[in-house]
Amino acid sequence: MASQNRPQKPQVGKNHSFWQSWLHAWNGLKTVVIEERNMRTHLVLGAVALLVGWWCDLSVNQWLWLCLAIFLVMLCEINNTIAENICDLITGPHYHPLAKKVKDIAAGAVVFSAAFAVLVGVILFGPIIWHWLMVR
Ligand SMILES: Nc1ncnc2c1ncn2[C@@H]1O[C@H](COP(=O)(O)OP(=O)(O)OP(=O)(O)O)[C@@H](O)[C@H]1O
Repeated sequence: MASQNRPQKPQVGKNHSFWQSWLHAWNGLKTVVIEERNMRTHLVLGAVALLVGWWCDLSVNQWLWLCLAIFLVMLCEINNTIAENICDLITGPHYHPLAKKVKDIAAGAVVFSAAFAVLVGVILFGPIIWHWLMVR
């Protein structure tokens, strides 16, 4: 019983099982969603794009492009969060030109992937929505 009252030692070593690795990875994803407003925005926009895709009855290939675009934006946002946290860990509250460089480049990657997503959205949905507007 005494061992139950002992405070848990924070883990710094390797994971002992696949389940433990998965749990930490899941916690990491939850952290990005909870802490990053931009990630929540990407999630909402991604869900809207999926709904519009369903409404437009996309082909398998079109679904693949749409999913690629959504996943790329989220992947870049996750990497952006990693870069921000590593910079904050190293610099603390202090300004450092390299931290600025890293954070700005990581943010640039998000914008780049978002531009790809917009392009995919225009190519996939543009003609369908245009046709829908014309026949009404
Ligand atoms: N330690 C630092 N040294 C230099 N510049 C910094 C530092 N911390 C932040 N910045 C600058 O402030 C910007 C915002 O940094 P912050 O870590 O607050 O990101 P954020 O507001 O979460 O950004 P995003 O909207 O990309 O998620 C960075 O892109 C960078 O230009």
